[in-house]
Amino acid sequence: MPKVLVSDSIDQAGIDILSQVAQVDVKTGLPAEELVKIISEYDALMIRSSTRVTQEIIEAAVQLKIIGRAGVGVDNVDVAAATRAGIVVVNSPEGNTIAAAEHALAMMLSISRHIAEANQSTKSGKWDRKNFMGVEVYKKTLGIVGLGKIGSHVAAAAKAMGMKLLAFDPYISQERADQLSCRLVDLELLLQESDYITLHMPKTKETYHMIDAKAFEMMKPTARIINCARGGIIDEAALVEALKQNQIAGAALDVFENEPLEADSGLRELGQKIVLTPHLGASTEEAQVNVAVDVAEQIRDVLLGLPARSAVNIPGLYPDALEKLKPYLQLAETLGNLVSQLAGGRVDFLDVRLQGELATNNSQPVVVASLKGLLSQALRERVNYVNASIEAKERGIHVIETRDAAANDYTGSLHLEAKGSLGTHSVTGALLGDREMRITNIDGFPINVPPTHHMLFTLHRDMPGIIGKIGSLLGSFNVNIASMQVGRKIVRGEAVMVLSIDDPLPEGLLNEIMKVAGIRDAYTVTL
Ligand SMILES: NC(=O)c1ccc[n+]([C@@H]2O[C@H](COP(=O)([O-])OP(=O)(O)OC[C@H]3O[C@@H](n4cnc5c(N)ncnc54)[C@H](O)[C@@H]3O)[C@@H](O)[C@H]2O)c1
Ligand SMILES: O=C(O)[C@H](O)COP(=O)(O)O
Repeated sequence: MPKVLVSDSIDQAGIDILSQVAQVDVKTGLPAEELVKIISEYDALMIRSSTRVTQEIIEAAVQLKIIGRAGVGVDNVDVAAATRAGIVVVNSPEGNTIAAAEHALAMMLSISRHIAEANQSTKSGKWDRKNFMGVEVYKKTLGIVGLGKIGSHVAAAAKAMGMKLLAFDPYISQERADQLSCRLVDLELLLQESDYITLHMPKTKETYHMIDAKAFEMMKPTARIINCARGGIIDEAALVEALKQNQIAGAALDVFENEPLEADSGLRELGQKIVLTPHLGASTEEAQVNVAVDVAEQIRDVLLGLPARSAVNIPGLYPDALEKLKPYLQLAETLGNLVSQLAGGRVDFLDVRLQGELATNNSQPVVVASLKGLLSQALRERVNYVNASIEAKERGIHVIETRDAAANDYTGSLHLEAKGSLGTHSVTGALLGDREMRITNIDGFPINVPPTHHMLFTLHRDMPGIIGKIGSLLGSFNVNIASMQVGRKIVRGEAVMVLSIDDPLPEGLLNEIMKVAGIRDAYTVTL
């Protein structure tokens, strides 16, 4: 019988499902050293957000086939290491949506009416009606940052409470915002006009510290901010200052940059101006049953040799088909991710061209993988092989699929062209041998480079000296170049330069590159 380790507290409904097919050991609160020692015995691991599944644990997990996250965020799992080890990672993208949205609404009302402090005061024997004067949310403006699943539910409920709605989400269509009665605006306007600001986007390199001292300066002194998304989106030190200086009126936080929140955090010292809860967004009976059942069913299926329906890293295909397509799926995800970073904003059309052997086989999953890659900048772990097409449709992305079976230089290749709010970009890729990925064209310029973690692309005039200038500029910022290639169509015309660099580009360097004479555009991407 297979063995499943449940290392965080999971609803019994999930344990019951697993017990039908496996021996289930529930061991919560294990120190990391202990987990590393015992994980080799297990075929499956079921967790929430408390267990950190590191590369060390994955390397020790020699039998592990699946990691099930009973919830949405897999930021506590080294998904790349799991993928390399062939371990399926599944989650429950929607099981706790309502719980998290209702928690945000509860936090908004709580900070408006001082529920938490008034409760504490009354329970301590007082009858203080003077110190807890509140404000109404009716007719106030709510700014929603991130209009996805949770943001949309918050919008519908807030509308019913008579609030005016603003939204900022660079990846959402006007059509979707209109459906939700939200006025789509830029972040600055949202910060300036909102009485309440609620955050519902993932933590990404774009959203990390998105709400910082500058953002607080733009807000009304009566503004209140709610974060039930992820710690790190708000700069906590800046928030403490903004509340101390009465730059804004209040905050309600469920998530923190470091969890558990440090005992001496300044956030604990702000009295009535702040409401804090210990990451309780998903903690409802209903959500915990939903996520436990959703994930336990997937673990059961994978242990029985069936596909998982919400795999974060591997599509829901039967093993034989999967084995053949896997390298192309990785290629498609990488190209999708790359073209979305080149596009740099909302994408309205994605043209997927399948060439060579990809055009003849059942390559629908390759289209889905391209969409998964495209949406991964916006949705992170929320997007998977099951929901990528639906998410794309909901976001108003029109997908055009074309097939050309005629062979070119490669057995199979994939071309993606993204048309969006900031222009059109295209990438082509192929496999060298059976597995090695190559980017073979960028924006119409032929190249031949493997995708790497950090890359820099420039579009420039093909003229003497320009490559040297870029090289020296990177050197002066201590950026190490691993490889470099130039592609051009005609001599002394336009050209692209593709550099693989060892580290992310330091802040400000992209601006310096743009200033070099002859450079028309420059992009930095992380794959
Ligand atoms: N507190 C909790 O216990 C709890 C529970 C569930 C989910 N969450 C968190 O809530 C957040 C939202 O979850 P969801 O299920 O609604 O996700 P979702 O993927 O459905 O929606 C996220 C939205 O954020 C948008 N977005 C991405 N980058 C953005 C940016 N730079 N600026 C503005 N918007 C951006 C996306 O386009 C998308 O519409 C996630 O961070 C998730 O981890 C927290
Ligand atoms: O990502 C999630 O699903 C939420 O943050 C909930 O986390 P939890 O399962 O640890 O409550």
